[in-house]
Amino acid sequence: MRLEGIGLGYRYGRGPWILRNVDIAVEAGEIVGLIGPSGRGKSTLGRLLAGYDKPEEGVVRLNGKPLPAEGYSPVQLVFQHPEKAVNPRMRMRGILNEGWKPDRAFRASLGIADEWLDRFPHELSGGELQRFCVARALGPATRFLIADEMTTMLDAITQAQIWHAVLDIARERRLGLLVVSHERSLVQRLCSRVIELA
Ligand SMILES: Nc1ncnc2c1ncn2[C@@H]1O[C@H](COP(=O)(O)OP(=O)(O)OP(=O)(O)O)[C@@H](O)[C@H]1O
Repeated sequence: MRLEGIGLGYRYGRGPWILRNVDIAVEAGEIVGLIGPSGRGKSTLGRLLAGYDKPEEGVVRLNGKPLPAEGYSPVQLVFQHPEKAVNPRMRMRGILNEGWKPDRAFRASLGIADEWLDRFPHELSGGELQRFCVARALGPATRFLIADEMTTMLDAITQAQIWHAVLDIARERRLGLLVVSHERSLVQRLCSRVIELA
């Protein structure tokens, strides 16, 4: 299985081109880093690959086909700010079960405590909330995970716990990971290949 962007071009409205002629591919089981200076378009590229936005030029292909237009997406995106990724009026149990139903063992692997399930998002810390967003993105139908500064805001221990769990799951299920980060050291530690948006 292969996720690829071919000849991607994107700009916001009539603004300047953010990305042009970008080719990128991630294979199943591969952990690839994406680094580059701030504002270069890393998050934009992640959003295109996850199908959140449509490229103005080029195409995104999953095994040679367009991403499915509806239903649970096999390409999941987790970004830096979990509070922007959840419905503030839903309790965590409902948020977690939006795409699939992680069982207790799965929740425990990501350090999600049972007593958090009945809380609202604002009643959790950023790290606690991000654990839910990661769990939600790792349903059985997920083939690729795009982790866009997924643990940047978190302390070192939480960062390590989340990555430990994600890497275990990725290995077990041969997921492809695209790790978007400012932190060159994190990318070098996790990834077998690094793409630099210069
Ligand atoms: N919704 C938007 N409307 C207009 N311009 C945008 C929008 N989102 C991003 N941009 C611009 O697109 C460019 C690329 O942004 P993007 O967030 O993809 O970069 P990045 O490489 O991920 O940056 P960072 O490392 O700082 O997160 C930036 O110049 C940004 O200002």
